[in-house]
Amino acid sequence: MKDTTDPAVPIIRVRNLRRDFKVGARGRGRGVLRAVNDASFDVMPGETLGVVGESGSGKSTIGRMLVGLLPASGGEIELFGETITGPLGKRALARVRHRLQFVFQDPHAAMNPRMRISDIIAEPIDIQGGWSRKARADRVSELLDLVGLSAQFADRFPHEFSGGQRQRIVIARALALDPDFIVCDEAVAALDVSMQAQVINLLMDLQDRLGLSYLFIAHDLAVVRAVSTRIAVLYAGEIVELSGKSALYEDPRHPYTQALLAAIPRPEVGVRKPPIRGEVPSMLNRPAGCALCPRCPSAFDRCKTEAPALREVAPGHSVACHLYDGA
Ligand SMILES: Nc1ncnc2c1ncn2[C@@H]1O[C@H](COP(=O)(O)OP(=O)(O)OP(=O)(O)O)[C@@H](O)[C@H]1O
Repeated sequence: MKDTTDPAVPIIRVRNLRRDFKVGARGRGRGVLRAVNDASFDVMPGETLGVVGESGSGKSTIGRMLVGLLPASGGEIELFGETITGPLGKRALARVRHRLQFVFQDPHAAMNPRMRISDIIAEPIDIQGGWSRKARADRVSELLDLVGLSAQFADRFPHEFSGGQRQRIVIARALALDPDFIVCDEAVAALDVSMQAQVINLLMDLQDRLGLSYLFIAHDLAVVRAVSTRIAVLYAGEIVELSGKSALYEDPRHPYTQALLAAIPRPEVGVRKPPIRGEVPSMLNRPAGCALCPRCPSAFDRCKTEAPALREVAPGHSVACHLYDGA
C-alpha cells in the first residue's frame, strides 16, 4: 500500500547532487569528469518534472542516480523525507526500491527476446517474491489491461510486438509493484511521431489514474512541453533554469534556454538556426566561470571567472546567470 501523500511534501527532494567519473587511460589524459554538478530540485506528488539538455548534459546520469542505479558522488536524495544516498541510504534504498522505477528509451534492449511477456512484466514481482501463482497471473493481466494491451498477449514473445507495444510492455513492468515515481529516460525517443503521441497519452492517463510522479528526460522540447508540469534545463551537468512550464516557454530567462527555444523548428518559419554556436565544453576538469561563457552571446567579464548560482528571479522560476544577479 502507498502512504497517503501530502500534496505539499515532495516525493523526491534532491540537494546539491553531484556525480564524478574518473576517465582516461592510466598516465595520460586522466581526470575527473563532473557529469552532474550541484543539482537541486524537488518533484511533487502527481507532477512531471521535464529535464532537457543537449546530448551529454547529464540527464541520464541524474535519472540513474534517482532510481539507485548509480551512486552519487555527493549531495543528497530524499524519497518521502528519507535519505536514500550515502552508506546509510543503501538500506533505505533497499526498503523503498519498489517505489522508484524507470522506463528507458529502447524497449527492445530492455527485454530478453526469449522471455514471454508475462515473465517480463512479472520480473519485479519475482524479484520481490512472496506472490502466489494466481496473484502473479492476475497482476500481469491487470497490468496488460492498464497499458491498453490484451491479456491474451501474456504468452507471446517480444518480437511479436511493434515498437509502441513493446514500450507499453516496459511501462507495465515498471508499474508492477505500484510505484510512486518513475524516471522516463527518452521513453518515446525511439518511436515515430504518432506512436510517441500514443505512449505520451498513456503515460499521462496512468499519472491521473495512479497518482504517479515522473522525471521525464528528453532532448525534444516539444515532447517535454506536452508532458511536463515544470521543466529543468541542463547545461554541462548543471541546472541553468528551473520553472513552471508556461514561464519557461513564454518567458525564458537563461541565454541557453532562449537559444534552445529559438531553434525549435516551426512549420511557418521553416528550418530554424542551430540552438547555439559552438559545442558543449568538456566536463573534464571544468574551468572556472560559467560553462556557457564561450558560447554565450550575452557573456561579460564576470562570467569568465565566477560560476553563477541558481537563484529565484520570480516565484518558482530560478536561473543560474549573472545577467540576473541584481534581480
Ligand atoms: N560510466 C561513465 N563513465 C564515464 N563517463 C560517463 C559515464 N556515464 C556517463 N558519462 C559521461 O557523463 C556525461 C553525461 O552523460 P549522460 O549520459 O548523463 O548525458 P545525457 O544528457 O543523458 O546524454 P544523452 O542525451 O546523449 O543520453 C557525458 O559526458 C558522458 O560521457
